[in-house]
Amino acid sequence: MADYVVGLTGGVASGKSEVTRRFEALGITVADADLAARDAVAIGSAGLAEVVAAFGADALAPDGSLDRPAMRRRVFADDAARLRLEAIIHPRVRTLLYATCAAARGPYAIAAIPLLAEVLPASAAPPSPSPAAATQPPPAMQAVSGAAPAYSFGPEAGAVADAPGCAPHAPLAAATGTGRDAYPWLRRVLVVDVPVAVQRARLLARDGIDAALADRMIAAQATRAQRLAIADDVLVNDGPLDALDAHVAALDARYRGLAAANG
Ligand SMILES: CC(C)(COP(=O)(O)OP(=O)(O)OC[C@H]1O[C@@H](n2cnc3c(N)ncnc32)[C@H](O)[C@@H]1O)[C@@H](O)C(=O)NCCC(=O)NCCS
Ligand SMILES: Nc1ncnc2c1ncn2[C@@H]1O[C@H](COP(=O)(O)OP(=O)(O)OP(=O)(O)O)[C@@H](O)[C@H]1O
Repeated sequence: MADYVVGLTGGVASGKSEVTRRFEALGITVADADLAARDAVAIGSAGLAEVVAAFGADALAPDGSLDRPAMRRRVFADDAARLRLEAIIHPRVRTLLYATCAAARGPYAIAAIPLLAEVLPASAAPPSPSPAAATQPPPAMQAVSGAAPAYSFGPEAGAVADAPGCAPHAPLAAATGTGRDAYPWLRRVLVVDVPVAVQRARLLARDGIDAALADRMIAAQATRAQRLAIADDVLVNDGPLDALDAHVAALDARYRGLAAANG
């Protein structure tokens, strides 16, 4: 196991992939939940068979793969369908992410998890043995530069090591519950943060979907405030893309130091 794993989250189209690509370029292993979610329903998988059992054969494209655009339209128009799909995919994603981080070499690893701040309604949530997220301390942000920093860092290494909810070697079996609770092995959370209007514009431009679907996707996710509430570090990604390299380099240096001190 990479001894130090940072969870990275952010709203849809906030720029998580742009950020993780830059960490990867610095030699850091990134376990990506969106990719794991694809693996979980690959052709021939038990996950895809469960999806067909739950949603019918018209969930499939002509080549037998999951019809992703159709499923996107379907689950973001129907909360019950979305929860049903998540119930099939999320446990598999957690297992795949843990395996990737367990195999990672390097000073630390990143697990990119879009829904890390999402907490299911109690009626839909599996039982959770750990109140970790509820007892997380507030993030106590500390700006590192300027009046409007592009990123801010949380507490220093000593304070981080013993923070409630940081249990890097907790058994995978303990990983139930939802949201941050489901990932007790994350040592720290980095939030990629942008205003909703920026998110929406990027989502429309990248995916070519209609505005109503974009709005439903954003509405189905945690709010910006809910994400910031679980953040140890925040990278504000509302500037130009070429500003990201320096921000990621600063965070990478920070995480290498924290991993060396706390690994
Ligand atoms: C609905 C699906 C088939 C659409 O696939 P598509 O290729 O169009 O989108 P992709 O998987 O690349 O997701 C794009 C983004 O949508 C958002 N998103 C995806 N699923 C969800 C969800 N259940 N709730 C809220 N937002 C979501 C995330 O920000 C994600 O990064 C797919 O997103 C899916 O299987 N979702 C359920 C699994 C899931 O929750 N994945 C998110 C990470 S575990
Ligand atoms: N700082 C930026 N300036 C301009 N465009 C950006 C910036 N950051 C990201 N983008 C663009 O916005 C779009 C969304 O970014 P990206 O795909 O990285 O988001 P994401 O959070 O990974 O999305 P998803 O939630 O769908 O997985 C992409 O087209 C990306 O190139």
